[in-house]
Amino acid sequence: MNDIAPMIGAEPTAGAADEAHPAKIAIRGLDFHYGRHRALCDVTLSIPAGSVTAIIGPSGCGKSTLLRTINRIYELYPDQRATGEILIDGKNVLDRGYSLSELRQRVGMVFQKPTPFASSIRANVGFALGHYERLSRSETDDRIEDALRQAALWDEVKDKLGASALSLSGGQQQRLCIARTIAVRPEIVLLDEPTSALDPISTAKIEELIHELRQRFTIVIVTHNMQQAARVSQRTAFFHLGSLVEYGDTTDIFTNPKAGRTKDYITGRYG
Ligand SMILES: Nc1ncnc2c1ncn2[C@@H]1O[C@H](COP(=O)(O)OP(=O)(O)OP(=O)(O)O)[C@@H](O)[C@H]1O
Repeated sequence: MNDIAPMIGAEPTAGAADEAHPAKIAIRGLDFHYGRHRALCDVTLSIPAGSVTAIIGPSGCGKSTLLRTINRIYELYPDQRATGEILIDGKNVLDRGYSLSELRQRVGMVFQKPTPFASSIRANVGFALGHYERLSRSETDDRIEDALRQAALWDEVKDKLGASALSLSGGQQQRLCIARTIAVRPEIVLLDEPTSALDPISTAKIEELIHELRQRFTIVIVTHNMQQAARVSQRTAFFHLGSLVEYGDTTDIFTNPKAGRTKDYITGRYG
């Protein structure tokens, strides 16, 4: 008790962890540069396990950059660099010694536009499984079915697993990409505006799916759609010009924002 007594009444750091929300991903002092352009500035943010965290903010504030940093995609580009720490279960994944292959297995990502491979539905979901595990044909089939069921797509495709993934609708393709991502059983799923290219019915299906998936995965979603953030997430982080401005329970952020910039953004004054 004595340990927490001095904190009572203190203003918590915007992105700090708290006892009610232990961190799955703890980001500390994160800076990101594209060449000389600083796109993330000293970001500290603790993302809890088993919940959905929404990243919101005006265009160019660094939302996608944050996701790209968590799974180190940026390393493919020589002029991009991150400093600071991203701890997943206490280990700094930005450390060069941290295996990229392990990171890719633990952290899956789904992009704005559905990106199925030009191959069959079955091959799309089974593709990455072979990289990480040695499975028999029947185990692979079970895992493919399991992933498609979790992605709420099984009933629509079970009779045509050999058909081209490109023959599916946009919404189905996006659920296929989610199935492909979760087939390797990641712990964290990053969603970068996953519904922005979809119609309202497909969007509703994906939102329902996100709600289901949060029982099993830690989910971080970037969205421009504030109603969506309010519907699907339990925690929301508001970014502006590369900095984390405010972070907290989604209900608080949307009903009682503390920072003027957050209030202006959610009431549509800019963005
Ligand atoms: N490849 C790049 N090279 C140089 N600058 C970049 C690159 N990608 C992004 N940026 C810059 O970094 C900043 C953050 O971009 P980012 O894409 O993360 O923002 P965002 O919040 O996701 O935007 P949006 O909502 O428009 O997708 C912006 O100023 C952007 O112009």
